[in-house]
Amino acid sequence: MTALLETRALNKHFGGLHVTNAVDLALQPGEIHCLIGPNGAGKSTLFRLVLGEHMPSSGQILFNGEDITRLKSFERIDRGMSVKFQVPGVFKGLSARQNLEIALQRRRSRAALGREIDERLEFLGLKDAANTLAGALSHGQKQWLEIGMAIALEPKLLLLDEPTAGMSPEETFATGELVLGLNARGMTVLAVEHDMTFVRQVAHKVTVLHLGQVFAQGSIDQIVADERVAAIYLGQAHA
Ligand SMILES: Nc1ncnc2c1ncn2[C@@H]1O[C@H](COP(=O)(O)OP(=O)(O)OP(=O)(O)O)[C@@H](O)[C@H]1O
Repeated sequence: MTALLETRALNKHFGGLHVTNAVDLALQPGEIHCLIGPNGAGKSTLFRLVLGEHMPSSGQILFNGEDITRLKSFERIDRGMSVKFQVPGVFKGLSARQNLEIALQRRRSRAALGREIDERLEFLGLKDAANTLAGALSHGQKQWLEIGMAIALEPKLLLLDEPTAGMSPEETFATGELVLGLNARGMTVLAVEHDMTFVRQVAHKVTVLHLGQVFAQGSIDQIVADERVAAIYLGQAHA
């Protein structure tokens, strides 16, 4: 099967700093893949390379078999990538419903829009908060609305940058359920995440980055049992 996303010998240097080092990564269609690693391992940089926010020093990125290494971010989005960053991208002065309306309106006829938004609010766990201003939503609800905006164009691949940062255990669990729900609808997910409870809940496959390189790869059970992985996390608060 053709991988949905593949990086081949991907390298990124910032001056003398080799931040992404010969990274080979492959995500099969329908996979939830979590990217973990200690602070400074190069997770965000790899994410930005995939998105086209950084250009690699060398190597290739393929999406659905197409070489997208030199494409701009918007061209990658056109091909079916979407991203939810940690920084809020919702319109705070508009309600949850209005935010989704903006994200969806280009895709739907007027008549179908209301029904679609109701369905999405329900799916996102925001039914009771439909008319609440986005700025007044709880932290978790804001993040779910962000995910709702990111999936408006029905991407093939959703990139999530630490989706559970700052969340309570209950919110983290609900976010995991949401991601599993998206995956059940056919979406492939790549998530940078520190929270191992979340990783255990959702990940089909885990890649550990360390010093810019793929350090280990496997199921969550294989990763947790790997003493080398435990060793690189020693001294890190979020191990
Ligand atoms: N634009 C840049 N210019 C120079 N160095 C950079 C740049 N972006 C990242 N780095 C360096 O690259 C290394 C990896 O950073 P990166 O943010 O990718 O790690 P990370 O694994 O996402 O870390 P964290 O878990 O703390 O977010 C760090 O040493 C960082 O200082």
